[in-house]
This record gives sequence, structure tokens and C-alpha cells, in this order.
Amino acid sequence: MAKQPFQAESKRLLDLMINSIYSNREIFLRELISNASDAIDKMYYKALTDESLTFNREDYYIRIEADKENRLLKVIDTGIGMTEEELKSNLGVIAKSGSLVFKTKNEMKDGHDIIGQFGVGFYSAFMVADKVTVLTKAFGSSQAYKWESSGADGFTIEPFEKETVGTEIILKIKENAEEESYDEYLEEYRLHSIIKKHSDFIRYPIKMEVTERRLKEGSDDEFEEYKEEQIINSMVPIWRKNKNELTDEDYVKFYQEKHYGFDKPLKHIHIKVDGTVRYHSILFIPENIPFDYYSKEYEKGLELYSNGVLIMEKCADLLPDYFSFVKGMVDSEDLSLNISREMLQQDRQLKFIAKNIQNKIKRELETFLKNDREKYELFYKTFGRQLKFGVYDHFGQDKEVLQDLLLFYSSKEEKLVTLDEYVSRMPEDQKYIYYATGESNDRIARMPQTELVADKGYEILYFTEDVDEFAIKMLRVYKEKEFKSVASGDLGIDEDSKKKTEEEEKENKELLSYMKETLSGKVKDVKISTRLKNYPVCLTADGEVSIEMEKILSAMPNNQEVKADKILEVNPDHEVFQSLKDAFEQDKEKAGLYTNLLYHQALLIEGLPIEDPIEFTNDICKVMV
Ligand SMILES: Nc1ncnc2c1ncn2[C@@H]1O[C@H](COP(=O)(O)OP(=O)(O)OP(=O)(O)O)[C@@H](O)[C@H]1O
Repeated sequence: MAKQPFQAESKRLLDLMINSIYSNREIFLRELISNASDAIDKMYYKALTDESLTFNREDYYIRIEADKENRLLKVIDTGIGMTEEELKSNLGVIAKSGSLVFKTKNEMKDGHDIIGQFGVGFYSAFMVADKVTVLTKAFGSSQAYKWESSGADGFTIEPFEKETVGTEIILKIKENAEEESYDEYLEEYRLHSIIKKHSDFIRYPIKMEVTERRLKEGSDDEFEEYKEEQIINSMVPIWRKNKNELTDEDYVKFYQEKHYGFDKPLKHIHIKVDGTVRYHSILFIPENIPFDYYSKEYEKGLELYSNGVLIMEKCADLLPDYFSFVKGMVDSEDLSLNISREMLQQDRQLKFIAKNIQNKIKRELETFLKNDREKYELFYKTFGRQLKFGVYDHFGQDKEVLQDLLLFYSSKEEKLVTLDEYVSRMPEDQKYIYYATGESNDRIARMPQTELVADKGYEILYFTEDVDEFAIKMLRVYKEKEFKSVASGDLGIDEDSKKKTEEEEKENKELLSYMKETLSGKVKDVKISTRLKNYPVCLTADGEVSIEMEKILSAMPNNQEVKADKILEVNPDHEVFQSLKDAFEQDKEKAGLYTNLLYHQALLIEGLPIEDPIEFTNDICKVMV
């Protein structure tokens, strides 16, 4: 059976095209400029392959002209032009892309990659224009043509007089309707900003007459306006230049021009990848934290360009959350765009780029840490918290990526150290990586729980941020060494003193259980301490939830009443213990009073609230009288 071709209802198709594909009307200009650039690229390619031709850069440009009075907007190029046949097939058949045909026929090299591929961009002109006229003369032909259309009704083509090769697209801009204003597409400042936003990195100059102001001749306070033709676009994107052609100032200028931040970047990373997926990227680590960084309003993401044409202002998929502070852009010629160029058709390439970028940032930060410690610490003070959240997030799936970027204050070095530095200094007999949590370094240094570990000469990492212990619990081990809080039950130190403690526990069994009873509901147990030297008591925690975690969780808005299993440890070598023993033998009530006081004292040292301050102060008075 003979196959029948599908019939497309061209009028409806055009209508759909005009009204449904693009969400943003201003992109018509991007489409027309991209077509003009493609037309010049084709000339460039011809010159590359035909020795009788030379390509003089100055002769190739795109010009935008607005005529407000007559509501005309022109996009003029000196590109390859179109023959009558090409006009018919390229601008008469929807979804026919002459550019795609050209690209497939001639393998384009030298980074000159044609933008057009779907054969629909041109028709976006009808979003803002009632009538579109195309005047064009093809390279190598003597006759020029005029194509004209008012949209769905079809088009006409007739011979026309035009001296130079190239194309002139003339849009008759629509009259303003009730809620729609089209005047803006005739305004100089608006056209300027659309070109800057979408077409800044088109490789050929985009010229336009611009109004400037100057001092009137002979006057020192009177100004006059004058018109001047200017090139609006930056053309060569900085990311396509070689790193060694660029100075630090160039990168700072780019950062500021792009409004990535009001500060200066602390560091830039310039990437060029020429593999299966090709891309260029410039990334920045800001010096200051954006004011809304830790708020819901903050949007992470990088600018995404395809061949120098902006596709997305903030592509979130390019950055993992833990690097959400990174600013910058990516430009790739290998993205599969959807027809409106507003989205990607599939994200295989994007995933590849994102993975690649993540590795580059990680490696760059590692080098930064190694080569410029002082500056890295500055960075870490600002964004270290985000890295720690990264370790903790998604059940620790990225912990290995981030663990070597972490820094913690060290009791011995009295400065920030890496986990690797800590482990490489560990004495042979030290089993664990010790840490202590608290409000500030000062306060931790004076915590009774640190006494034994510090006495032993072991280094302790100080955790002062609420995320620290959560992140470390997720990390669990580093280079096969387990993390251990100085406040945890078994510190893995001193087998001898363990024996002594066991004896003391046996000897004071009754006192300890009396104390436990007195504090019932408040602590899980009362024990003889192995870790205390100078302090009489301290609180430690048994199990996964530490006292510090209890504090953080109870400060959260959705307080879930998670409590640590607290152990009151008493120091048998402290004078107070003797008084306690005496009281227990002679006056049980007094022993109860002492137990309560010691428990409250331990709470205070921990920075935990005292449940009943009145009872506590009354107890003190009782001791005094
Ligand atoms: N200024 C121009 N000079 C020469 N040829 C042009 C010009 N504008 C359009 N064309 C031709 O018309 C064709 C259709 O243009 P259109 O913008 O609709 O689609 P495209 O650029 O090929 O693809 P896309 O929809 O991806 O932009 C182009 O492929 C090109 O061959």
C-alpha cells in the first residue's frame, strides 16, 4: 500500500509557533540576530574552503535600526543572503532549517558552530510584528529579492533592487493593544538591554545608534545629546580566551559586569573541556557571603549558554548544594536544546558537565588549601558551614568528596587543622580521633571532660558550630580512625586506671546507687569517672545523642524532645567526694542535698538549663547555714 504524506495545516502551525513556543517575547531579537550571525558564519566558512575568497572581518557585522515614527525595526546583516529558491524553502516551510542543512553538509570547524537547527526561530518575529519584510541578495547572485508576509496568510516573493550581499529583515511593530505594549521594541535602551542579555557573545559586531550626552561646546554646565553608532555586544566571550591572555583584573571585571556579587571574587576557576562533551566555564568563589545565602530566597545556579547564546540564567542542576556559593557560567556547544532554546531536551550532557564541574571545584579547593592556607581559611570561615552540611546531607553520600576540605580548631596546634594533619600526628597508641563540643574554643578548653585526653597528650578537635557533630557522626571514620567525643563512655585510654575505677565502683556501690536514686529521671546512671582530674563532677552521654546534640535539637522550632542519656561522673580523688562519703554515712539528707548540688553544677558547666533555679539556690543556702 502506498504511504500518504502527513498534511500539516500550515496556518495553524504558524499560529501555534508564534503563540506557544516561546514564553518570553523579547527573544525574537535573539533569534533574528542568531540567524544573521549564522549567515555571516556561512560566509566565513566559504572563505575558509574557497581560496579565491578572503574574509575581511571589518566587512561583516549586524546592524539594528529602530524607526519609532514608522514603527519599523530592522535587523541588517552582511552575511551570505538567500536566493529565490532558498527564500521559498527556508522562510516558506515551517521547521525547514537551511542552517541545519548547511551544517550537516559542511562540517563546521574552528569553533564556528552554526546556531540554527530547528527552522522555527525566524517566525518568532510575528510575536511582535504585523508584517515582516525580508530584503536579501545571495552571495554569488546578481538579483536580489523581497519576501513579505503578514503571518498566516502566506508570503510573496518578488525581485528587488539591492546593491550589497546580505539580508535586511524589516519588522512592522504591532500597535499597542489593551494590555500589551509593543513600543518597548522600538526603544533604544530596551533593545540595548535585550541584545546584552541574550546576544552579548555573538561573534560579530552588533551595531546600533546610541544616544550619548556631552558638554555643549563653549559651555561648562550645558549638555547636549548626540547620536553615535556603537558596537553593543562584547563579542569574544572571556571564557573562550586563553587563560594566559587574561589577568586577575579581567576576571574581577567580568564578575562585576555580570553582577555575580557586589564583592570581589576570592578565587576564579577557568575551565575548558574538549572531550565527548565540550564546554567552557568560568567559576568564582565569592569573598563575602551573599546576604540571603542562608535564606529560602537564595537561588543557586550557573548561567548556561549554548554557543554564546544565553539559555538559562540560573541552572541549578549544575551545582550540588554544598557548592551552592559558587557563581559563574557554562557555555557548551553540545547541549540538546528544546525548540524554544529555553530548556534542555535531555540532561545527559548537563549531568556530565555538572559532575565534571563538581570535581574541578573540589580539586581547586584542595589546591587552594594546600597552597594558600591563609586565604583558604578566610573562605572556610565564610562557607565551611556549607561544606559540613554537605557531609551530613543525603545520609553522607558525598562525605568522601568533602572530608579533606574540612578544618577544625585543634587543642594542641591552637589553630585550624585538617583531618589528615590530625591523623598523621597521632601517636601510635592513640586509637581515636577525639573531639569536644561546646559554645566556644575557650569554653571547651575548660571543660572537665577534656582533662584525661588532654593529660594524655592527645590532640582534641573543638566543635563550636551546631552542624559539626552531626557531620562527624555521618563521617564516622577518617582513614580508618573512628571519631570519639571526649564526653563518651569509653575513651579507650588507660587500662590500669580502668581497674582502679572498677574497684572504686565496688567500694562505693551503695553511695552511687543512692545518688542514682536521688537523681532518678534526671540521669541514667552515676559512675566513678576515669577522665576527671581537677573537677569534682561532669556529665557525659551514653548512646548516639550527645549532650551538645540535645541542646541543638531542643533549640530547633520543631523541638522533638530528643534527650541524651546522661551519666553523672564523680571524681573519687576530689575532696568533695570524701565529704559526700561522710555525709552518706552520717546524714543521708545531707548526702541527697550534696548530690543535687553536684548535679546542678554539672548542668551549669555543660551550659544546660537548671530545671528549678529556686530549688537550686535554696539548696546552696541550706549548705551555708
Ligand atoms: N539573515 C539570514 N540570512 C540568511 N539566511 C537566513 C537568515 N535568516 C534565516 N535564514 C535562513 O532561514 C532558515 C530558517 O530560519 P529560522 O530562524 O526559522 O530557523 P533556524 O535558524 O534554521 O533554526 P532555529 O529555529 O533553531 O533558530 C535558516 O536556517 C536560514 O537558512
